Amino acid sequence: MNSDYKDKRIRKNSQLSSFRLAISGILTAIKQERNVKIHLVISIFVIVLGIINDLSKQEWLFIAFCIGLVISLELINTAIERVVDLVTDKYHPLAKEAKDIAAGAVFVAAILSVIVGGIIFIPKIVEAITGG
Ligand SMILES: Nc1ncnc2c1ncn2[C@@H]1O[C@H](COP(=O)(O)OP(=O)(O)OP(=O)(O)O)[C@@H](O)[C@H]1O
Repeated sequence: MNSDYKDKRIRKNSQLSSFRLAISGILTAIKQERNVKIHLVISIFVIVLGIINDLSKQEWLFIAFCIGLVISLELINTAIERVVDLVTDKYHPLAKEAKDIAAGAVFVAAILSVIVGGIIFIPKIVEAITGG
């Protein structure tokens, strides 16, 4: 890494707090990554569904944890994709493994979220339909 880049980075960091840089990173991912947008839309939908169904505090904790976990892992997945693309634009088995494993992490969290969402919402939906 050349020193010119380091100088620029130090200057930038003094202008923007790390908090603002993190927000900027999240906004970049939202703008550029379709999957991040999809996760956000699903999260908003689940939050609205939770409000309509008047979830308990405990249920909200599980939902909040799942939403945070999926979005965080999607951001890390995006970062890993960027680093891999920075390192090579050629086909490399390790590049494939890195991207696929990072995508696998998001998939595991998404499956967990579907299970948690199902446990919380399916009985409520069944109850609403059957009127029980
Ligand atoms: N340099 C590479 N070498 C080998 N395989 C690669 C490389 N880059 C990408 N791939 C393979 O292609 C798949 C898609 O990668 P790509 O970066 O094009 O899309 P993506 O950004 O991971 O997709 P999405 O954003 O929709 O999750 C990866 O999961 C990986 O299997």
